Amino acid sequence: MLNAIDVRYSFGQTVALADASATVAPGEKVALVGPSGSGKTTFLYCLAGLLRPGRGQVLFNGKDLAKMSDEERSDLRLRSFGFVFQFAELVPELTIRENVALPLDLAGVDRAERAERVALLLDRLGLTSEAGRRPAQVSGGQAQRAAVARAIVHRPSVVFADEPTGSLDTANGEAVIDLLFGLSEEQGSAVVLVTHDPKIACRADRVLELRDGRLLAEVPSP
Ligand SMILES: Nc1ncnc2c1ncn2[C@@H]1O[C@H](COP(=O)(O)OP(=O)(O)OP(=O)(O)O)[C@@H](O)[C@H]1O
Repeated sequence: MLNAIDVRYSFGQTVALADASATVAPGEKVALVGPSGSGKTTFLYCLAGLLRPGRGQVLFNGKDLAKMSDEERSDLRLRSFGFVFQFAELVPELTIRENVALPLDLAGVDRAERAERVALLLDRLGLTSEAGRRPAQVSGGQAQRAAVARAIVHRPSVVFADEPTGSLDTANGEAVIDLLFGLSEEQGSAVVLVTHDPKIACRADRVLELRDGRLLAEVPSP
């Protein structure tokens, strides 16, 4: 489904990613690991079409992201991709419910279906009583659970997650990963996740390790 071929990305003179090739199959959970500065976020952003590789290609269902028009690429990000970042990055002016509904709003899903899907998901995430609050009025763990809900509510083909537990304690981090992996499995969404946590990496189907911008041989899953 997602296919990176010899992807290279530089920030000025710094080669952040060199000749990285990898595939992500539908429904697969792939962890990107490696030391700080090894290129994990750069690779994730190239795979998601948020950065345009200087060399190489990223194909989504056979189509080169770089050859799509801006409109096609934003449509893809809107409908087929979901994103979770280290800090929930919810819209501060919107309530938790409105934040979670945002991808459905933007995709033009009708109001009744939108309300039903959001309510079900918030219930599942234990956020029903926080639904009317703004992000500043909930805990970090609750905000991050809402961010997971927002990343997955539109049933994307792939969820890209950049250190989604990096700002949380162990218990909240585990809850967020349980939800992210559990919901993705149910929906058949693939997950590409950057993490420093070996316990989380172990739960992925595949682990890709980066060093100095290069992918090492794949680590077999236990
Ligand atoms: N905006 C930027 N401008 C210049 N250099 C950058 C920028 N972003 C990243 N880099 C450099 O690119 C390289 C890869 O960075 P990247 O953020 O992809 O690493 P990472 O493995 O995700 O690191 P971390 O685990 O610390 O988040 C590093 O050398 C970094 O300093």
